[in-house]
Amino acid sequence: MKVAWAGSRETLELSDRMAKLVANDPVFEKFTRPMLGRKELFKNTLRKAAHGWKLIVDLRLTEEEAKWLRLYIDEPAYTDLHWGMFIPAIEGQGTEEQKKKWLPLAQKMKIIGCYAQTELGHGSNVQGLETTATFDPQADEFVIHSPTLTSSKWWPGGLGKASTHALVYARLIVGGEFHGVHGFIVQLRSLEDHSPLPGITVGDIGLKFGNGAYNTMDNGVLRFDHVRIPRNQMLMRVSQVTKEGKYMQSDVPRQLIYGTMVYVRQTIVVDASKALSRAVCIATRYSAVRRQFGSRNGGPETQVIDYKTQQSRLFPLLASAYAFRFVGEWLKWLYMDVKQRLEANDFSTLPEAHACTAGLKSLTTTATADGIEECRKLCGGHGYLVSSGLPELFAVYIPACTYEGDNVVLLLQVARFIVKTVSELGYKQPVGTTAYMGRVATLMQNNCAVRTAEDWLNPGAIVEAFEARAARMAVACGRQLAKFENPEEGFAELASDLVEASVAHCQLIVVSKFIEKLQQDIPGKGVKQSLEILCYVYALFLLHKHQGDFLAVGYLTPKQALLANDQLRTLYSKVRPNAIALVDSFNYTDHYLGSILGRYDGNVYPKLYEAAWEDPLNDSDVADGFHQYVQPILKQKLHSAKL
Ligand SMILES: CCCCC/C=C/C(=O)SCCNC(=O)CCNC(=O)[C@H](O)C(C)(C)COP(=O)(O)OP(=O)(O)OC[C@H]1O[C@@H](n2cnc3c(N)ncnc32)[C@H](O)[C@@H]1OP(=O)(O)O
Ligand SMILES: Cc1cc2nc3c(=O)[nH]c(=O)nc-3n(C[C@H](O)[C@H](O)[C@H](O)COP(=O)(O)OP(=O)(O)OC[C@H]3O[C@@H](n4cnc5c(N)ncnc54)[C@H](O)[C@@H]3O)c2cc1C
Repeated sequence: MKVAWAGSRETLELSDRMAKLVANDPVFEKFTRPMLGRKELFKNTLRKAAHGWKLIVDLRLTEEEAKWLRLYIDEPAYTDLHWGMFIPAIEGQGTEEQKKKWLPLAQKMKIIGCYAQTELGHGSNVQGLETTATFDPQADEFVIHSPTLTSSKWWPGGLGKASTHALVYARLIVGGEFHGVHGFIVQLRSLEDHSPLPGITVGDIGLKFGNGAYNTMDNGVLRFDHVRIPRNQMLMRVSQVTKEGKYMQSDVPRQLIYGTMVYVRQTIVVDASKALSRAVCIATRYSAVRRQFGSRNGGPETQVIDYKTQQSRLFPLLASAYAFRFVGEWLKWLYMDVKQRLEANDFSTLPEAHACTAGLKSLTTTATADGIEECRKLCGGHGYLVSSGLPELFAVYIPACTYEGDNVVLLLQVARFIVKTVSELGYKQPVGTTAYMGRVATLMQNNCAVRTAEDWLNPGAIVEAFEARAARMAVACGRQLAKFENPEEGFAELASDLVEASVAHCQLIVVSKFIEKLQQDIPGKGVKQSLEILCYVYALFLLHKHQGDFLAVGYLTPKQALLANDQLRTLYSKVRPNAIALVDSFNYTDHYLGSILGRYDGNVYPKLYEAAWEDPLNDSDVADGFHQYVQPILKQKLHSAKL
């Protein structure tokens, strides 16, 4: 199962080597992180990033090894944005000449870059950005300017203190005409002493949610006062500005300017499976250690993992972690395919890639953020201790629902894609993830054939149920929209229904990709069978949770919905014997998990007890401040009769 989870034996071995390298290096210790003040915390992150880079250089790690190393260091840092957005943006939007100039500098870390798109006043509405880049043909330069307070760049990670350069998104003005938002490479700080260059005001935006957590990152604010950059620092793969001041659009669609977001959203889906599996690993191991009630004849109490309520909350999350892992794998393939096509000037699959990355980013991050919090509750009181690892994991993870596109805004993008597909059904055969809509007549007509709980153990029955629900919800939205004279007004009015239809479509993708995965050759005794059980758990859990949809569109009867739930209970019993093995298969070191509750050896209570004494409050028996603030109260003489 470890191989199935990792994707291949090679990846398992490579990631395992990197995990151990980090776990055995004292520089990467993270237990004390939540107790550090902001400055200390940030400096410590810089130290870890520098040590990580030294290892990459000294050990001549490959790009793949370096990625795993950074993952296991497990501390948000400026390097995430440098490698994760700045470099990919230049790769995707730069000309060959620009790539030749900037990529080697960035890859050798001679410069540090961030991705400065969002502003104080606008994040989701990229077309609404206010920063301007005005071309000055005399000087052959762009003048980058922040005309209003709300145009201040706000949020970019790595900007606040670390970056020397930024990829700045600004409205292009050539000859007094606006040409939409484009990307520009702008140097922010001196390469000698790191001080801000003339015309640049830059700093950190302040503390964020949670102790430690994402506060290791220097999310920044940035203003430009008529800062000049050479013309060749506008990324010019999509459109160009000539020396003479002519704006030219190439054959490449202008949406490619958003390409970096498509790339990062795809990586976020894979990361969702990592974050959720970490939380699930902690909650599952601890649920096997923790005992409450049910002692008979003085014997041990019941392991809480044996309670059906615990199983019905925990096992769907375990199944979701696997489901997201496999849909992430597929999405990576889809992205690579689109990338190759784009390089060959085939843009036909870009809308589908945009819809899939947007929708799956939204679906998986929402479920993961909710899932981590559920895992905290599954661990009872001890889950609230920072040493459980769950509070910090939650605090670091939840902005994923917002960054790289607010999750609702992204689902509305999926809705536009679905509505367009439905409206074209008469004359255009849908392909890819919307191919099922080509069978809309059948899906609208056929109802569920399930008669017994066992009938639900059938991939065909499950896929058809999810297809029928998604198709019927999409068609219902299409019919409602048709009643509006102005389509945009209709879209705004029906936005909530459209979001629900998008969720149905995205859930269908995850379920289908899990089922497709099971059609592949999966080696290892019992591995495929265990994955089949998890796949049914994932699908039937969703069906149970959203049974209102399935009933409302008239595909299921209440009896069939009840049978699905009966089957789900049986499946939980089948997951139980392998639950620990299924989380051990994630192959996480104790260092990466960072959780006393999730320790591999299960030695939870002695270690919790030990850790309590390491809290700074326990440095002395009598707390600092006692004599000043508590003792006077204890010693006071009160005269009031009442008191
Ligand atoms: C390493 C991880 C750390 C993460 C750190 C975080 C980093 C960040 O957060 S960076 C900032 C991320 N910001 C966002 O994600 C902003 C979200 N907003 C958008 O992506 C877009 O503006 C939009 C999707 C909301 C669209 O805005 P809208 O104004 O409605 O549409 P446009 O006129 O701009 O475009 C219409 C047209 O383009 C298609 N389209 C939109 N986005 C993409 C895309 N990424 N790729 C391909 N195509 C795209 C859209 O579907 C429309 O198509 P048609 O309907 O065919 O016209
Ligand atoms: C930790 C973190 C790191 C970040 N890193 C970066 C970075 O490196 N670089 C960068 O450029 N940016 C970064 N961002 C910014 C991030 O990309 C934006 O915050 C994000 O895109 C959301 O935009 P917003 O803040 O404008 O939200 P808003 O759009 O203001 O959202 C507020 C509310 O309005 C709703 N809403 C907005 N538009 C619509 C609509 N059309 N229909 C219905 N509802 C709507 C949303 O659903 C939400 O509920 C980061 C943000 C965070 C939190």
